[in-house]
Amino acid sequence: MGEVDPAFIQDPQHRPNLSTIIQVEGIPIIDLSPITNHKLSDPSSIKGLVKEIGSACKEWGFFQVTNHGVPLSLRQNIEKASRKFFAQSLEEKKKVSRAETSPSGYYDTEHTKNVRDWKEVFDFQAEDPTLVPVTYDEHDDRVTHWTNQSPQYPPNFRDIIQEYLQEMEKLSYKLLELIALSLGLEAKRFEEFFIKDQTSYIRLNHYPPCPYPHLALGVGRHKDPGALTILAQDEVGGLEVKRKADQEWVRVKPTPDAYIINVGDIIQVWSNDLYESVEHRVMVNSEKERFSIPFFFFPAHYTEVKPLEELTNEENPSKYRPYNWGKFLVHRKSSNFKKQSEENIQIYHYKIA
Ligand SMILES: O=C(O)CCC(=O)C(=O)O
Ligand SMILES: [Fe+2]
Repeated sequence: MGEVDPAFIQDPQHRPNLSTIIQVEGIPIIDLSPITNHKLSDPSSIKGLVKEIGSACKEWGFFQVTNHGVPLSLRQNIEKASRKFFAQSLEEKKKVSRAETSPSGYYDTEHTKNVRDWKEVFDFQAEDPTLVPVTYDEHDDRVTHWTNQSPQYPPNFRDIIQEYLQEMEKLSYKLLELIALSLGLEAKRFEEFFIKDQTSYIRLNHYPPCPYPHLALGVGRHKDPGALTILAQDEVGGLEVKRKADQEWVRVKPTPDAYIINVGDIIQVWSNDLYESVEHRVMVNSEKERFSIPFFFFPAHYTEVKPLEELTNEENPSKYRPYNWGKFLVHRKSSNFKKQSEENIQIYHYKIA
């Protein structure tokens, strides 16, 4: 075994503590049957559910959902396709490599907070093409588009992903309705930001076994920048969430066929900090490989993200300056691409002191 590449080594304070893994049941598990069995138009039947969602968003920023309505067969299809794709040679995978001008496709050198992640990914945009700004320069109005790559193998890869994507979108809209109701807003309050030109994407993650699980991470600590993330993790486990109550890292126990949902930075801003986007990271394992599939629900690039008028007033003024989502996204993507000297863009850069 050779020396570990220093690019993967976390600073001592961010290294995982392998001796005290806190695996908790604590992350709320929420049964979505009230909305998968009924129409969401009857708010009285879902009052309890809305309350549960609200408490989970406030106390954890993370929860799991069951009876979510996503057919298990579609999840199994995409999981199988993902395994087949990553089992190919590096040379094959690199035929669909991501490029700086169109960051969909295969990629194995992502950095989070300037440390390389022990993983490989395949990204696929929900809209093809996805409209985005050319640069993050605020004076540059040019718009370009990102397009997806289609690997030759496994067969029907694109169809399998697209079928699954439709289910992720459906579930995202339902969850956003519940979140809106939990904030005392109209159920469809957030829909307008996504219905046209959303910039959402799905990511296939593969975390190979890692001989240095005490030094490296599958994904370094971070917060998700979008509105919502819907994550399918396999039975290996490794996702850790920073518990709001005491700032301890706790492991999210895999629950078969459940999805892990987390509130992203955009909901934090819309809700003017009522709901916070919570830090999380992924530990690697010296024996087992792990697969996961997050879906990142992102609005149209021209969305101006700012605290909602309904949730701000004189006593509770806006805590953020408005920012343009597309510019934020493009800035983020550029910094994932390579190690940089400065920290990448974060919502606290827009915080009103
Ligand atoms: O693989 C996981 O469990 C989570 C991955 C993640 O947090 C991300 O890709 O943003
Ligand atoms: Fe994440």
